[in-house]
Amino acid sequence: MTEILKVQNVSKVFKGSTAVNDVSFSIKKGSITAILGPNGAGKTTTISMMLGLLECTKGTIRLFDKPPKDTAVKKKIGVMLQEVQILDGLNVGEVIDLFRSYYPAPMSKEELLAIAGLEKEMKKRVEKLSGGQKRRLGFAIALAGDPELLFLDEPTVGMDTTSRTLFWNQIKNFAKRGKTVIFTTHYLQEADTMAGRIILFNQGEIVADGSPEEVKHKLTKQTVSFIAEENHQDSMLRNLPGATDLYREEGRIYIVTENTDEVVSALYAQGVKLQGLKIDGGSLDQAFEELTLGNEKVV
Ligand SMILES: Nc1ncnc2c1ncn2[C@@H]1O[C@H](COP(=O)(O)OP(=O)(O)OP(=O)(O)O)[C@@H](O)[C@H]1O
Repeated sequence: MTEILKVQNVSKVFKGSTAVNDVSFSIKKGSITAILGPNGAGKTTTISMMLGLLECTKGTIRLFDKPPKDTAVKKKIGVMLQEVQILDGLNVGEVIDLFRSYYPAPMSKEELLAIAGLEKEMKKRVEKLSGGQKRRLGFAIALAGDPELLFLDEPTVGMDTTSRTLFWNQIKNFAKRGKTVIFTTHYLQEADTMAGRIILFNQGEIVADGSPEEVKHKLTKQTVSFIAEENHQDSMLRNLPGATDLYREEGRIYIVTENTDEVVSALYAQGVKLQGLKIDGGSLDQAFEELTLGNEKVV
């Protein structure tokens, strides 16, 4: 698949303090990527550099093989940033028309209103929209030029559950047309279900990069547990293939592992009676927690 965005050894230093430190990654056409990380991790700074809103202190960024500020690039990207100041005094339909007029092959007004779920608000003045409706108008503006690549910085903040579901369904439809999406979010569930790839930032560096499953695997402990019997030998269990640690809690034995299948097979092979067998994979929340507590570099 074609790589439409390349970030190579990029750093950003603000007055002696490093916000982004030697970050490299590429984005493939048609992919949905979530950029995650705690507050201050460097996500917005990285996106701002990708958009040409901030200069890199070091490194290079290429979108469609061109620098971010190239006019050809601007025609191919759509952006929904965290803070949207949308032209008060105009109504929703007028704002959409205005943004459509900037592009050579815009989406139709009707389509944009439908995608953003703003058909009923078409004649409403922008300053009278609710916070969630303003976000949805921001989404329509980002899509106005029918972009190849869409950047969304915490897009669903302020949206209610229904709007959020509608929003992500639209993103799925958009991606099905071969379009590329990069988004940041603090709602980890969104990243888990929507993104094919997660790039996890911490303290200005990429600390994990892979599918949601891979990131969870790398950062969280998985366990195989069963009801403890006195005659189970801890040392035998601890040395089973695949086991990395063992502990007992509330009458259960927990075997920590990176490969739950391997441990279960080994338990059967040893003839261990597996009463109340439970397998727990890590969650993205857990991964995030471990990351922010430990700050361990895993890539
Ligand atoms: N214009 C600026 N001048 C100085 N420091 C800045 C500037 N913009 C960002 N920073 C600093 O760079 C670091 C990374 O900030 P950034 O906004 O990229 O984080 P983030 O991951 O997007 O956080 P959040 O989840 O809170 O949006 C922070 O320490 C921040 O204080």
